[in-house]
Amino acid sequence: MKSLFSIAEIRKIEHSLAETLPPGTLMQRAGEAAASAARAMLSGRKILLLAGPGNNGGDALEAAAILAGPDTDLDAEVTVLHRPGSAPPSPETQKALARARASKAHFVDALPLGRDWSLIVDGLFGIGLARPIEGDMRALVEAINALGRPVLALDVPSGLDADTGAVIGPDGVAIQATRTITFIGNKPGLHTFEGRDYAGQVQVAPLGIDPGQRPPAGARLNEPALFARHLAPRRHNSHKGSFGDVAVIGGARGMAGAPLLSARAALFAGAGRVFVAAIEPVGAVDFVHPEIMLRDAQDFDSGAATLVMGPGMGDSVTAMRVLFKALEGKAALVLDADALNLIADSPDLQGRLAQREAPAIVTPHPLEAARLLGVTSAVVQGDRLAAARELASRLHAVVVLKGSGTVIADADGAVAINPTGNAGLATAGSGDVLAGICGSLLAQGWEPREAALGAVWVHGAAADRLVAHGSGPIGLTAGELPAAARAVLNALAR
Ligand SMILES: NC(=O)C1=CN([C@@H]2O[C@H](COP(=O)(O)OP(=O)(O)OC[C@H]3O[C@@H](n4cnc5c(N)ncnc54)[C@H](O)[C@@H]3O)[C@@H](O)[C@H]2O)[C@@H](O)CC1
Ligand SMILES: [K+]
Repeated sequence: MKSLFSIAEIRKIEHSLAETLPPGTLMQRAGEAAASAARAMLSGRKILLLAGPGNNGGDALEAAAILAGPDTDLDAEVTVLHRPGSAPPSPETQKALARARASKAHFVDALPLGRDWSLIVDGLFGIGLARPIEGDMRALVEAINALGRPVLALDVPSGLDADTGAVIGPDGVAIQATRTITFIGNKPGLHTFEGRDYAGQVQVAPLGIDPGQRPPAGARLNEPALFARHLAPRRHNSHKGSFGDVAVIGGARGMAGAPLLSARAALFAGAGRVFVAAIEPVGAVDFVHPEIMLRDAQDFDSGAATLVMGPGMGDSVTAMRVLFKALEGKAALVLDADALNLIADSPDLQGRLAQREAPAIVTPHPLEAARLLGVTSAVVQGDRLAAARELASRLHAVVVLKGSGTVIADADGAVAINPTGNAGLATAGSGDVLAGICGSLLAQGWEPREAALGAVWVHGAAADRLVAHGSGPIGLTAGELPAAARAVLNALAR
């Protein structure tokens, strides 16, 4: 299981380990792990280590002591920029400082001129950063980022909140890392919101701690193991009725594309039969995918179909009426886009959704989530995990909070962050495709939480596959996603 530990959870683990391990052990191990990660990244001879006032700085000093120590076979010039604080450092950091001072590392007080560093190691701040980086430190972070050299961040890129993935601000700065080696356990903030951009590739150094020794984490990374039980090979003796019906309800005037994209995605993700029930008639047939059956939402009997509501649905009286009817009924629901905005405007509809027994997945982007919660999107983005958890508990639904590092939360408080996907998904219609895949997996009998995890993973992996083949991120179109998602699903099923 790919656990994600909050800062509070990591601190707890540290405290319980401190009772059994000799003092300084964890910092020594962190320094060793950092030194080998630095060696693996190094192409050249000049290493600059930044050591801040706390134990994160201690890790960097330990690494410097190893890289420039008497036992090293590394032919490199090691420079340490040490920025002590006003308070005395911890005993283990003092020891690390003494070891680094006794090594061949060259200590400096200010960033030396020149930009030819082969590698910069960021040990300014870790999980102890308590306020925005300001003054001299801010100038240092900006200068390091401006150098554009490879950066290895220790534990967390300095300036980033390891819980939320937000740069600690307002108007904060953070180190832009190429790679982050994070200690004891992985952390949510490295994988969502701004985290993916600042942390780069993330590597976990458990510091010799057996995963079994750690208490369960409050969050995890999404991975196929979380939904793979639904990917059993299909039986030969199956028919279209075996794979469920999906009806996409949406398509106000001028918005016919949204439900069609959703319906295509549902089809390519394996639903048996797919309908579009349009608010405004979209025509008699989808000539690209004649398999999709086009109906009029006003008099459509959805039977036992899973309903995907919202793509291009608008806020007309008809839209409101079909939404109301769906919330009254027993169908499994995926609620997206305009359906979410209508629900956000109506406490009555919110109450009805929360009280339903049938499965529901809601797929807001941050602004839609903000409207549903009655806050700003900055508040949602400031703590995406908390926002998704809160919404899931209020609406009694599985919540898919979209954005870099999509967060999937259910009403029981379980939360996962999705690692697949890329900036190519920031394109019109990509959310419609995601909603269609969610509906398709629900219709095929997946449990709601697993349908959401599976859909988000596959949707992101489809975009990654398109990028790997040169069809993005620039110019990736939502219409290309369904076929790529099909390929991903079949590869997983094999
Ligand atoms: N405690 C442990 O057992 C271990 C800790 N480790 C390292 O220790 C780190 C946590 O250490 P700390 O708790 O000392 O915290 P940090 O090293 O992250 O930073 C805290 C220090 O920075 C100062 N500070 C906080 N915000 C500031 C700001 N905006 N501007 C200027 N100064 C600021 C604080 O006064 C304190 O001196 C982890 O991220 C990890 O790298 C590792 O060595 C593994 C073991
Ligand atoms: K750091």
